[in-house]
Amino acid sequence: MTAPLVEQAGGRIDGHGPAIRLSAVSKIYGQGKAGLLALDEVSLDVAPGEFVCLLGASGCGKSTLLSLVAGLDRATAGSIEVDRRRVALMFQEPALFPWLTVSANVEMALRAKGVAKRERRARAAEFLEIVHLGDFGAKRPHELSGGMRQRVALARALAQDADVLLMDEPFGALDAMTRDLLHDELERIWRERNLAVLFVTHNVREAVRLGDRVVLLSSRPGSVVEDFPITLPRPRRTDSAEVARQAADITERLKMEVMRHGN
Ligand SMILES: Nc1ncnc2c1ncn2[C@@H]1O[C@H](COP(=O)(O)OP(=O)(O)OP(=O)(O)O)[C@@H](O)[C@H]1O
Repeated sequence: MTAPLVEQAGGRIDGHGPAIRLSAVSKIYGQGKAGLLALDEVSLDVAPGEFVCLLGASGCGKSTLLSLVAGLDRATAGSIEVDRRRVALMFQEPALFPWLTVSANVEMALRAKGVAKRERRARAAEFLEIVHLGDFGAKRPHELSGGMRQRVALARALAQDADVLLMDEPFGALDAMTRDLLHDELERIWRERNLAVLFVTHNVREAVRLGDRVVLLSSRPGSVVEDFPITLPRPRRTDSAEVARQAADITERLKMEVMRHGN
């Protein structure tokens, strides 16, 4: 039995506490006997400037958790504290407007933030510089590679003036080399801008490469089973022995969890 929804705040976080706080968050899809318990009393804090990776078996509720934090859906019980004015989202598909130029795609985010028209072009160019796409503002998305399109999505997320970045397998569709490059860029931008990142992935090495912590969710219904601090020095390499060792430990724990549920 889950507790009633106490509060789902959009503005209580004031810069002194965690950037994201989930307290006993549960989510049931549907109602009555047909209801599906997707998340079961998940509690999780992400500090300002902290990079937290979320791992778990397929269907354990990782995307559900991100969508609740983003405010795209409501929790059934528990409370979520995050300043949603400062949250940006990135998905596996960059979801760019194909008929707009790269620059105009980024300018859309600035427009939504109320930036005056005359300033938008220059500001978009600055964000494209940050993701190393300064020369591509006039291109259309279809003229770019998959990795470049994800960089545009990252520039757009940054243009939202976010200090909380929610990422749902953002590099899952990219080849290993492009992914490595984007890991480096994301890490640089995360540090420079002191972002709090909640990053969903299926890739254990990617989680160890990037995370300050790797949080393992149980199979459905998702609940936190283990929180692994990753203290390896940065920058890390996905193919390093240290990352491989730590990833192997986490994979063992993940396998136990999957087998326990017979998935
Ligand atoms: N809108 C919805 N309505 C009903 N059930 C849903 C809905 N969204 C997700 N679910 C169910 O909730 C559970 C958790 O789904 P979710 O997509 O959050 O898992 P996930 O861990 O992100 O999965 P994957 O790793 O495969 O992407 C799954 O059983 C899914 O079928």
